[in-house]
Amino acid sequence: MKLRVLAVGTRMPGWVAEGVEEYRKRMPRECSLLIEEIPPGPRGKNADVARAITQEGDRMLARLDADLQIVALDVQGRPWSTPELATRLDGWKLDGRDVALLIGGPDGLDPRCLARADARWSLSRLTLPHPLVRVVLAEQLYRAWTLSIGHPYHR
Ligand SMILES: C[S@@+](CC[C@H](N)C(=O)[O-])C[C@H]1O[C@@H](n2cnc3c(N)ncnc32)[C@H](O)[C@@H]1O
Repeated sequence: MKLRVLAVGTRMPGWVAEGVEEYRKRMPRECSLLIEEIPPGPRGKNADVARAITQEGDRMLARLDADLQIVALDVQGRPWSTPELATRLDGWKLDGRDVALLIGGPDGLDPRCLARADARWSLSRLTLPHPLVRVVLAEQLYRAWTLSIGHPYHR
């Protein structure tokens, strides 16, 4: 099973790339974590934000194969505790399909991506910057895996 993080944004600052890599490399082969960057739509003076979100959505949807479990990272979603995430991780492993975890860009996820998701997960009631969401997500997936195997990292 692969955990595919589909995240809008390229050229992340070094601390983001290093933070994600720190946890990505700790994941086992049978539960590998992949980061797939989605180029952002054009923004700037006179840019049409709705159009940028639609372009990002088109790019994200093009990567969502039919045989996937899809989780949208969404402030308005359901909060999952780390033990709940570990239970879900066990369920995903049993199911065997790859899991896509969707992170929107500065203006959020395209509504079509939210509609495709099997679950919406809120990390907190705070709106977090999307680069930071990558790091928190990677750490929580690693933490959930350590919990599911009884590794002392989680205590
Ligand atoms: C800067 S936020 C976008 C804010 C936008 N107003 C919205 O409501 O989605 C960028 C992305 O980070 C993720 N995100 C930010 N805060 C989050 C949170 N507390 N829980 C889950 N995902 C979050 C979401 O995927 C969001 O699309």
